[in-house]
Amino acid sequence: MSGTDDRDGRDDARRRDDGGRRDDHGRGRGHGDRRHDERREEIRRHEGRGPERRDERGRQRGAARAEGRTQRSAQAPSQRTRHSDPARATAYDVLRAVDEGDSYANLVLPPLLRERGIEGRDAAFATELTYGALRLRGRYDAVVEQAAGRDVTAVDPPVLDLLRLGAHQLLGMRVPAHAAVSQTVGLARSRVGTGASQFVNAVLRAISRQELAQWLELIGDAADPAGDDPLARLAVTESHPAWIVRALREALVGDGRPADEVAALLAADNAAPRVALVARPGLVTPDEVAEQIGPGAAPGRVSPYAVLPGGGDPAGVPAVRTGRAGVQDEGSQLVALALAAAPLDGRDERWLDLCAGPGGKASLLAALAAGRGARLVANEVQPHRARLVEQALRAVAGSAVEDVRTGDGRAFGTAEPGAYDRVMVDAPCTGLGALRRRPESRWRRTPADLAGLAGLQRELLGSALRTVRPGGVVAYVTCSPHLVETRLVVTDAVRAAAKDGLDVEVLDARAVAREVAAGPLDLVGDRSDLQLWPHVHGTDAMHLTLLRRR
Ligand SMILES: C[S@@+](CC[C@H](N)C(=O)[O-])C[C@H]1O[C@@H](n2cnc3c(N)ncnc32)[C@H](O)[C@@H]1O
Repeated sequence: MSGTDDRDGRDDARRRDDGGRRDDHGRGRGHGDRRHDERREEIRRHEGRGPERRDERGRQRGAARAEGRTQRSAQAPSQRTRHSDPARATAYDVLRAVDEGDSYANLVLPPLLRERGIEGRDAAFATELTYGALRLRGRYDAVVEQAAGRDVTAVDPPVLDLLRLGAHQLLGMRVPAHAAVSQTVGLARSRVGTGASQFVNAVLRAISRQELAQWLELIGDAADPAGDDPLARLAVTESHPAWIVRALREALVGDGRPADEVAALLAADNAAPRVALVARPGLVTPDEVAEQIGPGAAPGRVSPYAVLPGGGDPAGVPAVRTGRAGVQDEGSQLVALALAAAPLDGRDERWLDLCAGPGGKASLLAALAAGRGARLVANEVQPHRARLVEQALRAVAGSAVEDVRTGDGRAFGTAEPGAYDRVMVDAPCTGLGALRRRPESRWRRTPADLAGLAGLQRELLGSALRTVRPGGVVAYVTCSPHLVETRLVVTDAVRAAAKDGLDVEVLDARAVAREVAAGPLDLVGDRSDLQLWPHVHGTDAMHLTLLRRR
């Protein structure tokens, strides 16, 4: 169950609120709302403390208090919240790991929850808090700037993370204001010291005075004062870097969709993705998986092998534990199914997954290959990811898996020319189509990443076009809709192949996808490549081009 709906938020907050009533926040309630200029003054004072002003226990002390200028809390220090609840503390620790250690939240959070024994609703609360604060960082930073009256670059990173967590509780999770503020201030006090916690208190109280809609108008107007730059407004209100907003809009238009769909796409990136399972064909049926899950399970909308569990921990499903089923986005399932269904001329025995780690598509391909008496070679450049491929393939019949290799996919074209009938190139990419899944990635990626990745993508696709035999099929797949990584790479690689004497035709990937999909696919225009979209299909924004050697 999620901690995001109204009831959960309230219950959660009530359970956590015990210590909060004794916090600094209580002082504010007793005196009514402070006036705007008083709040600004309070913020100014609290933020102006330098690191040299620390008390004997090493905690930051405010200049104001050190100089006896500030009001004292009505509560004795011993009565204020110094400890914080484990869910919020864990969210904070993950945000710090993401900021300081370049860590990935989805890798850091689950083990931390396990280690700290945080389960059920508390785990759901911590997860929503962590991922929401990371995804909506751009929005909340703009809110903090308005509320604090200064640039976020002037705020210490740990303090800023606390403000993002508080802002998400207030504006994104409907946690009651008193709980959101007091618990975040308690966390601040224990992690960054009393002085900074007073700044956190003042800014969060300011944020709590307005609704999300009002804040969105305010930060939108600040980003687009003349009212003539809707993309700048969207970038800040929907919390995406401006270059990504532009690229996504171009990709939508390139796919024949209206430019103004970008707002819905950005909003979809900000929502937690729906978990989908794949029932690997020949190993388990979708009905069997649904039965193991129980009430709440539903069939997929895009892939005929998909089951939507509708809650719960997928790792607990017996078929997932044994590898007969797995967690896999429906778009990923569909592109693998399309490669297996693409029309080829002649033999259909030897398949290759050139970039297989961690093995999601490889295990679906291998299961399909097993049903036809074909065999799969799965290749991955990173040894630890190649081990994950082996693990993902554990349930598939050994006869369907020829080999799991660790190597550079770019070598296949020269090492094994014309050796495969079907080749999957699920290329390393910016992941701009899976931003909802990787909450911090939009802030890490830069336009400079594109050049290096596109070069690698061209080489991998070039290698695939050589290692597939004439008459065989290559699927070029990215989980990015960026035109530089999709259409331009395909155009360049096909042109380069032609220069080397390879004759390559583009197949109608949409027609193949329509044949294998679970239901009608909402596609517009008449392009032959397939682009899925989170706001339309509920999948990651997967791209698929199907190419056949003549
Ligand atoms: C998008 S992921 C593949 C996801 C995988 N197909 C799945 O469905 O689970 C791209 C993979 O390509 C791998 N990779 C990067 N450069 C490579 C190269 N030169 N040769 C082979 N694999 C490479 C990355 O390590 C990464 O595991």
